[in-house]
Amino acid sequence: MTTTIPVGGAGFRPYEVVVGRGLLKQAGEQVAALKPTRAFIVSDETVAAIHGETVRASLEAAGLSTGMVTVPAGEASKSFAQLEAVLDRLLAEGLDRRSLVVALGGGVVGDLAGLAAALFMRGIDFVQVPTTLLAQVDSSVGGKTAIDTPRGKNLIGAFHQPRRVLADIEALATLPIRQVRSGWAEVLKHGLICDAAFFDWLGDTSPSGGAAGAKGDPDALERAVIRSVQIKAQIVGEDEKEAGRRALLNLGHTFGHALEAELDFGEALTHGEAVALGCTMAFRYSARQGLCPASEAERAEAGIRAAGLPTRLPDVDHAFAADALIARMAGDKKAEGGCLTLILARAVGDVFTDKDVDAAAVRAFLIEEGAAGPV
Ligand SMILES: NC(=O)c1ccc[n+]([C@@H]2O[C@H](COP(=O)([O-])OP(=O)(O)OC[C@H]3O[C@@H](n4cnc5c(N)ncnc54)[C@H](O)[C@@H]3O)[C@@H](O)[C@H]2O)c1
Ligand SMILES: O=C(O)C(=O)C[C@@H](O)[C@H](O)[C@H](O)COP(=O)(O)O
Ligand SMILES: [Zn+2]
Repeated sequence: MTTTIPVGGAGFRPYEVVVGRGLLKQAGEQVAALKPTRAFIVSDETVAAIHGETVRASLEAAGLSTGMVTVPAGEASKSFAQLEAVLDRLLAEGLDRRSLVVALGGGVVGDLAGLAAALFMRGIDFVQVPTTLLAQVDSSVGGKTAIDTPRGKNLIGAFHQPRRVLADIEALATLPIRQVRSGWAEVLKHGLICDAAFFDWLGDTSPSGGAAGAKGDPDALERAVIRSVQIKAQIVGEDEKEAGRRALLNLGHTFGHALEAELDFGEALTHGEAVALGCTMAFRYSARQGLCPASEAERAEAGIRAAGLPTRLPDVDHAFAADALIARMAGDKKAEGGCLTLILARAVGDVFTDKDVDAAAVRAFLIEEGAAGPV
């Protein structure tokens, strides 16, 4: 059985996110329905070795001309160098404007392949086939594509919506548990943004609760993917280009992206772990500023920590400096006219955008949290 969630709004062509089991094997018929001249797979080396042949065989069985280019697994592949390598391969393969890119992998592959598709001959179609939980619940939906630079996260990119998203729950069976938890962080984030009951269900360890999802239980994962995609689809449909409400999806990311950049986008912290920590920081900062009850910040932290995710700076083996983090946060894409923008909380399930954040207060907060710097 599959669940289909429509994504649509002003200014972009609507598409469907299909969630179910065995979808990798059906990729061929799903992609063939879009009638491309070719369907070229972009993947990473790890995913290609596990799932590449299944998807390639499915595309060929549907009569599609295909091929595959791979990049090394990991965040470092969201780079100018790998973008150039992928684009060069698409050119060398003779793809045309009606060719289609199949992004097979996690958020790294989705963001990189999506940007390559946005740039190739000024934009060709792509289909997201997300194989991490994070990519199924978040990065494959909504059309944000990007690479990183040493100056910051996702600073070079484009909005380019996929034509379809195929989220195969069975693909998650091979995912290392750290990556399951990492994706779970973005699931928890969706609850924190606008669905307190969902957030509580995610932490519920009873047989009808969702907590088993953080340990890889496929039924709980499927429900979590469906609800997450519904939440994200609704917000993206209202505000594709992040002129307003979409910024809420960035809860935890101003802190989180700063931490990732300070760690050179290395293995010390995955994106999801950074988001988990960033969400608890956003809630604690909100409580510190009197915007949200301390009990709500504790509720958010308890739910995140119960899933085995980091919630405090000392959980990360790195000496962060408050000023360095502030400088990173000031370079965030949401910052306007030199003012920090943060997504802050009134309660679990109720967050808002503050475009005029007091940098001195954030600096003092970071030092309270354990970052280095004179008070
Ligand atoms: N565009 C967006 O809206 C958006 C949203 C959230 C995150 N992101 C981006 O997504 C990236 C993180 O994505 P991610 O967490 O998926 O990381 P990732 O793509 O690096 O995947 C994590 C690891 O899991 C491996 N892997 C993937 N699928 C597997 C499978 N089925 N079995 C075994 N191993 C598998 C990968 O090879 C990799 O080593 C970050 O760059 C983040 O900025 C983008
Ligand atoms: O889709 C969005 O909008 C998000 O903010 C989702 C985030 O989880 C994701 O990490 C996104 O890539 C961050 O966007 P950015 O604009 O802060 O780079
Ligand atoms: Zn994210």
